[in-house]
Amino acid sequence: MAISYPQQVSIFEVGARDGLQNEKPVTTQDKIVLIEDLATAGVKRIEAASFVSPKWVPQMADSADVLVGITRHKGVTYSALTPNLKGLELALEAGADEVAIFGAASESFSQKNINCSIEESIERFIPVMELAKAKNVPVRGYVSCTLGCPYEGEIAVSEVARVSELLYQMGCYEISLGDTIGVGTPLNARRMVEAVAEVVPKDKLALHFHDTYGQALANILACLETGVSVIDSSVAGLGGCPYAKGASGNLATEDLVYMLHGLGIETGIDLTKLVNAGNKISHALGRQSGSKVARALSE
Ligand SMILES: CC(C)(COP(=O)([O-])OP(=O)([O-])OC[C@H]1O[C@@H](n2cnc3c(N)ncnc32)[C@H](O)[C@@H]1OP(=O)([O-])[O-])[C@@H](O)C(=O)NCCC(=O)NCCSC(=O)C[C@@](C)(O)CC(=O)[O-]
Repeated sequence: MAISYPQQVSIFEVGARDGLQNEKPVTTQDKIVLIEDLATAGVKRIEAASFVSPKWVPQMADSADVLVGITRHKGVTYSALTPNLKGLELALEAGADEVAIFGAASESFSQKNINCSIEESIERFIPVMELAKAKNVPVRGYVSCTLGCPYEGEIAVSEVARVSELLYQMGCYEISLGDTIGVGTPLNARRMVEAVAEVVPKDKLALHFHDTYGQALANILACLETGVSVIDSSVAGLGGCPYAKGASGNLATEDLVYMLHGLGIETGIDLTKLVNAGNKISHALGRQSGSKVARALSE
C-alpha cells in the first residue's frame, strides 16, 4: 500500500516562546533578531511571546516589548500564549495577531503549570474566548501531556480526546497536541492522533512533539500518514517546559524541515537561512545548536 503524505506542511515555530521560556535569559533584542530572522527564512507562523505571570516564567516578562519591537513581515502571524483574561488583555495591547490558551490532559500537570484543575482551566478560558472573539482574534488551543505526564505517567487517550474536543467546541481554531515530555513512540502517537481526530477534524489538529527521547521525527512521520499537516517545532531545538522536568526542546525546526523537504513536502522555508537564525540565537545563549542538521551544515 502506498504511503500518502500531505503535499505541504505548515510549520508553527515555537522557539521564541516554548524554547526561550526554558533557557537562560537572553536580551529582548536577541529575541527580536531571532523572530525577524525566522520571518526572513520564510516562517509564516511564529509564537513570539507569552503573557503569563512573570513570577512563574521570568524569561517571558519582556513579551510586550518583543511584540512591539519587531518589524512585522507581511503574511506572518505573530502569536502569544494567554492563560487568562489578564494575559489576553496584555497580548491585545501589545498587538498579538493571535493567541493561545493552554490546557492539559493531566490533572497534576494542570495544577503545576497553571495552578488550577482541568475543569477550572476550562472555566477560566471562557472569558478569554469571549473577548478574543469580540476582538476578532483567533485562538489556538494546546493540550499538554497527550502521550504521558511527568507526574502521572500514562494518560488515557480518552482524556486527551475529551479535553481537545472541549477546547475545539469552545472555539479554538486549531488544537495542538503536546507530547510535553517527549515520551511518545510512533504507534501510540498515531493512535492518540487518530482518537482525537474522531472528535476534532483532522485539518484542525497540530502536532507539538518534544524530542526528549529522540522520538519526535519518527512520531511526526507516523502521524503525517493520518493527514495532519501542521507541526510545531523549535529552531535550534531550543527550550522545553519549566513545569515538566525532563522536557528538552521541541523537535528542532531545521531537522523537521530537512526531513519534510527530503520527502518532497513543501514548507516555504529556506533551510540555510533557518540554520543561520538558529545558530545566531544559540550563540547568544553561549551553546551549540540543538539541531543535528544545523550542526552538520555548519561544519
Ligand atoms: C496561570 C497563572 C497566571 C495562574 O497563577 P495564579 O498564581 O494562580 O494566578 P493569580 O490570578 O492568583 O495571580 C497571581 C499573580 O500573577 C499575576 N498574573 C496573573 N495572570 C497574569 C498574566 N497573564 N500576566 C501577568 N501577570 C499575571 C497576578 O496579577 C498576580 O500578581 P501579584 O498580585 O501576585 O503581583 C500562572 O500559573 C502562570 O502564569 N502559569 C504559566 C506557566 C507557563 O507559562 N508554563 C509554560 C507554558 S505551557 C507549555 O509550555 C506547554 C505547551 C503549551 O508548550 C504545550 C506542551 O508542550 O505540552
